Amino acid sequence: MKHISLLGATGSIGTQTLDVIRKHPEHFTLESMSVGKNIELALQQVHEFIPALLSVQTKEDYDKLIHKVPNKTRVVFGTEGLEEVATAPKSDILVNAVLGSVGLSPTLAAIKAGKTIAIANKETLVTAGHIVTEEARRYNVSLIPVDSEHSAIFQALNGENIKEVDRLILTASGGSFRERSRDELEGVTVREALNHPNWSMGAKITIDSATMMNKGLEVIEAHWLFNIPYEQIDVVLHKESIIHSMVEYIDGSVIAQLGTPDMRVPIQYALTYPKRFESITNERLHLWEIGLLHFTKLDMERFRCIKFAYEAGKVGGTMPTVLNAANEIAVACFLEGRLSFLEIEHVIEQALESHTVIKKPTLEEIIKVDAETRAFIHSTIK
Ligand SMILES: NC(=O)C1=CN([C@@H]2O[C@H](COP(=O)(O)OP(=O)(O)OC[C@H]3O[C@@H](n4cnc5c(N)ncnc54)[C@H](OP(=O)(O)O)[C@@H]3O)[C@@H](O)[C@H]2O)C=CC1
Ligand SMILES: CC(=O)[C@@H](O)[C@H](O)COP(=O)(O)O
Ligand SMILES: [Mn+2]
Repeated sequence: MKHISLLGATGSIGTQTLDVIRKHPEHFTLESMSVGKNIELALQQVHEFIPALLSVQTKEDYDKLIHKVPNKTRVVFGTEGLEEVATAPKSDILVNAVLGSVGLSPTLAAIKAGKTIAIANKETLVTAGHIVTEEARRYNVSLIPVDSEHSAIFQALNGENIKEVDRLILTASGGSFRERSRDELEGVTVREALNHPNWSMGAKITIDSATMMNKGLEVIEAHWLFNIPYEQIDVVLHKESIIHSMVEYIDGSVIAQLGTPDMRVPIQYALTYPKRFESITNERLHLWEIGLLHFTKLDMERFRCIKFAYEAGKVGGTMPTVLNAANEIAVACFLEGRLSFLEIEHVIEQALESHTVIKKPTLEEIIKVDAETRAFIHSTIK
């Protein structure tokens, strides 16, 4: 029986992780979980799974539910609450499915506690990839990818020699506006942007997908997870999201992982690795029903966020921290109707251009740059 800690239980990845736990009660049990603001769903989840520990976002949220949780569930809150959930003594594996760089401190706490981490929370790897991966090496902790592209690469690397890898090839759907020219992006609505062609996901990642910042963040995520230089990471547009990513080896062989677009598959693989269990979904890939798979060269002038991400990744230091923090705030403002779609990339570009990079930042420096960048974006939007 694996005891699971879950950060972000009420989100898209969080609820799908609970589906996987539900499917295999003889193998998995929920030990601890965190939520943000969705107290109603959190209460349903704790009454179903009775975890030993629940963390909510604030003291106010704590007051709202403390008298409604089962006796066996202890309730905590805030950043320390996230860290407690991530390091719950009985847990074997942490699923980090929280949104944004708030996931950094519990990730580092879990590493120090020696927990295996199934990582969906890409912002943590983007903002502080060098620290997270150095700490993981120091404490001999495995970071198992959940993100569909990285899970695909992880599977395509299985049993191979990393030194024989020529390129990682990430596939990109192109997002909600893939059929539109740059001029046609003027005035697009939040509702249109939230309409992803292939995946049902949380709001922030769906917007990231539309700007293609998601793929940019994933390039940086791949760099850190697989220790591969940016020059050897490519992106190809693949509108069906059936090939989840590929690895090309020095002999020209390309190994791809395919499947229907369902995040419960990579989530489950991260929990069962190196084994495979029967899937929660009965849906199988019938290629004859799909017929054609399409691939298109990426245009970095059409999707400028991906260019920013490559540049920030190559400069390194605090540049990816700025990229991530600027993007988190810009997307939140777009979702609130305070910024237009094209302004997202504009304010990110301004933040990157005005930043003086710190080459090998400490954790404290990363936290400071993250906060300063958020304030910078807010000040430009006012
Ligand atoms: N959705 C997907 O298919 C995929 C997602 N990912 C990555 O996984 C992560 C989660 O994405 P997704 O599930 O879509 O996001 P959602 O927005 O659906 O869920 C986010 C979760 O984090 C919680 N949360 C948000 N902010 C805070 C905070 N400040 N403090 C504590 N908890 C917080 C939310 O709580 P609440 O709702 O209660 O407020 C919710 O449980 C992201 O990093 C994303 O890039 C990667 C690949 C695919
Ligand atoms: C499901 C998943 O992993 C997402 O990151 C997905 O890949 C988004 O799709 P695109 O960014 O390719 O549109
Ligand atoms: Mn992905």
